[in-house]
Amino acid sequence: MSFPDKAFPVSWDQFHRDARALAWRIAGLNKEFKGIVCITRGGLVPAAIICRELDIRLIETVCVASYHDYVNQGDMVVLKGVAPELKENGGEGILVIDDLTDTGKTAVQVRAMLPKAHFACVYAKPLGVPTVDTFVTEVSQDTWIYFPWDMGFTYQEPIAKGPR
Ligand SMILES: O=P(O)(O)OC[C@H]1O[C@H](OP(=O)(O)OP(=O)(O)O)[C@H](O)[C@@H]1O
Ligand code: HPA
Ligand SMILES: [Mg+2]
Repeated sequence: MSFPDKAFPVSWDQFHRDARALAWRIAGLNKEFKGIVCITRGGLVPAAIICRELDIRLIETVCVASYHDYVNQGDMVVLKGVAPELKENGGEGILVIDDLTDTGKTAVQVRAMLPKAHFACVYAKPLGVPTVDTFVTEVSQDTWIYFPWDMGFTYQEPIAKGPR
């Protein structure tokens, strides 16, 4: 896969607002969630915001590492699964949080562990949309999302100068 043409940079402020918007959507489901499972590492940040908004205090991680050469996703390895008590009844009543779903591979892998959990992420690309239950903003497949924790300030070429 070639590097996506378009860039979608997200500031901390925007990420906080979008994660809050996700919390509002989840609250609107009127479902009682007994705990959150966040998909590390990207899911840790929205999970911190969402657990505060929804007053959820049982937080678990599922640690998945995909070996990337930046955009190309290699094999996925589960470094840490989910505690057995959260897997009861297929993860019913569990909210799974990630920052985004792109190809959907990560969500599919975690869904196999928690088939009845509710999957939510802040951003989604079209291939990933069917793999999650709730998200806030869809961006095109040829867009790369730049998260604030990966960023520093650099000079930006004018759009008119063409793709990076
Ligand atoms: O839908 P997919 O194509 O599977 O991609 C989405 C996943 O990719 C990113 O995680 P990454 O594997 O880069 O690791 P990180 O969360 O540790 O940064 C992102 O945080 C999602 O978890
Ligand atoms: O668009 C993206 N941005 C950051 N990390 C990612 N991992 C998969 N897709 C993306
Ligand atoms: Mg991730």
